Amino acid sequence: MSTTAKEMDNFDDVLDDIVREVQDMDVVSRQSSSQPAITKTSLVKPDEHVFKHLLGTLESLLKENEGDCIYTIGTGDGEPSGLSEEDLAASVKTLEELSNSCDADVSLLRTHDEEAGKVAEYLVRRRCAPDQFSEVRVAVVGNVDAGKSTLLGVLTHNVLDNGRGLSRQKLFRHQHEMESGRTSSVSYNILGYDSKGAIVNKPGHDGRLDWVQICTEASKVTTFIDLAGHERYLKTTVFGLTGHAPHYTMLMIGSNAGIVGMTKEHLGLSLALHVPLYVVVTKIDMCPPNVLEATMKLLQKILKSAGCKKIPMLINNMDDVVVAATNFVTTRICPIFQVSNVTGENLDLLKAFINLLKPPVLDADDKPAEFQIDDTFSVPGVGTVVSGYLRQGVIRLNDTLMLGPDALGHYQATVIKGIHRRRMPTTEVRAGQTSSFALKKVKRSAIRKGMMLLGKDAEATATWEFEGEILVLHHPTTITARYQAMVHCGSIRQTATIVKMDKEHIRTGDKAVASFRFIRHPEYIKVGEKIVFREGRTKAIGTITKLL
Ligand SMILES: Nc1nc2c(ncn2[C@@H]2O[C@H](COP(=O)(O)OP(=O)(O)OP(=O)(O)O)[C@@H](O)[C@H]2O)c(=O)[nH]1
Repeated sequence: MSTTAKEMDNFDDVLDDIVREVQDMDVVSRQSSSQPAITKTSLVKPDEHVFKHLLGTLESLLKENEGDCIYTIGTGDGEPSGLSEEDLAASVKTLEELSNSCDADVSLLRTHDEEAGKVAEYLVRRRCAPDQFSEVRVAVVGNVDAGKSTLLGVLTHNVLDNGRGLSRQKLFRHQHEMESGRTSSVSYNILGYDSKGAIVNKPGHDGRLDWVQICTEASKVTTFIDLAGHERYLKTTVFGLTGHAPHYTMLMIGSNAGIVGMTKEHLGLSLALHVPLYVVVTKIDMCPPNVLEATMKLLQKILKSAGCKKIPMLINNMDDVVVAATNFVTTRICPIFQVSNVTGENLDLLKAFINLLKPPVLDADDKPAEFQIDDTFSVPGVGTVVSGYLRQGVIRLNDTLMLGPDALGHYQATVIKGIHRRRMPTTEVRAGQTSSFALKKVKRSAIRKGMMLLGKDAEATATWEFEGEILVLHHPTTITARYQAMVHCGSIRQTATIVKMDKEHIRTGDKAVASFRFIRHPEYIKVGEKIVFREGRTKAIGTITKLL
């Protein structure tokens, strides 16, 4: 992330724009979430006709937002906002009745005073069948010791840390991680929220979490994909960001250490891959005020720089949480939390924010199924199991799908004989969800990461060579034709050679159009997909523009 003096000057140019955008945000959030109300008093004592109309609007709002929306009480077109305490209480009662009729629950997010009285915002969320929870995936990145594993332990186990690694102990999977305190592999942690916005994680006496219990009770499950912080494990981090299709990135920074090591690298990668980002600054309990201030200043400077073009937003209260969460996907805003895992300061704001994060609405259920495999397992008594991400379509139990491409570019038919979502058995997976499938009559050795399961209407292609536009983020010398490096694309991970380039050589910061050829087998790729090209410390990112 280059933050040269010249780029810094640009801040001032965009600053006005940023300030205006932030000021408008509050208004926009209220307008967009207040659509169903006809007037501000419609909910106070609605007759049958008005009630029906309100019900219809709430139904469609829930449908558009996949069962999860924010409803504002006390605003209406052309009237000064605000209701008396009495009218507000009556309106809330109506909202509860309306929500109940939609099989949803309400929970208060915030109230504030306006010109004519009180305005309140409520989260309305559908109750859902045990295996129908919605899914939000958050990639967790940051330098070693930023407190990633600790925060995840604290969030998912509802405990505080002692500053000496107590809460991260709950998460480690490998012996060497226990010993070194460093996360080496991608690990998953889940945090479930019910239809009232309450956390449903209930660790047992041994501290373990029962994922089936969480998924059964939750309406929304947030999966944190904990990516390793150490440079040695950058390959894992890249794979996590490209292969696990995260909806958001949570960048963690230890306030005392500041923006060090891999922080900028991780920030650059998530920006390059267009994953919306929020930042959690930890350890504020042990950080001298002047050091914290310096970290915050530098962080905001980097986020606003020409390379990032973000609008940093410090989250200090529930108002900020609601504004940030409702504007997060569509604007350039980057919420920043300052927390302590030891005292628990501001963790309530972070939990409330995570509760409001939504997966983007994909609307891709009716397309041919496209499932990308990111891992394979042999499960005793079950056979070969694959896990991955359903990019589009719907896959049901007993569906016949095409598995491939193999080394020759061929696909073979296989039948789905079992489905799990977050370890919970189910019968159907929809676009945007991750899951695992037990496959009929396929050997685990015949499957590699990056292979696809395709619906019968999908075009089962296999590509050896493709053209892409690339940007070199970092390279010690120059890249020329015949250069070889690892290409990451979704969960594909394979060495490719640059066959041709429109420039003789490129270095850090250069862009080029290059054609690549996989060296071992053809892959299923599509135009428009993002790639990361990596070899040691060399990194380039790009987009596939043509299949050759
Ligand atoms: N005082 C204080 N200590 C913290 C806080 N958060 C984490 N720690 C401590 O910081 C140390 C490092 O935390 P980890 O969670 O292991 O850091 P990490 O980012 O997961 O590191 P890797 O897994 O190696 O990438 C541990 O000893 C934690 O107890 C905090 O908010 N306050």
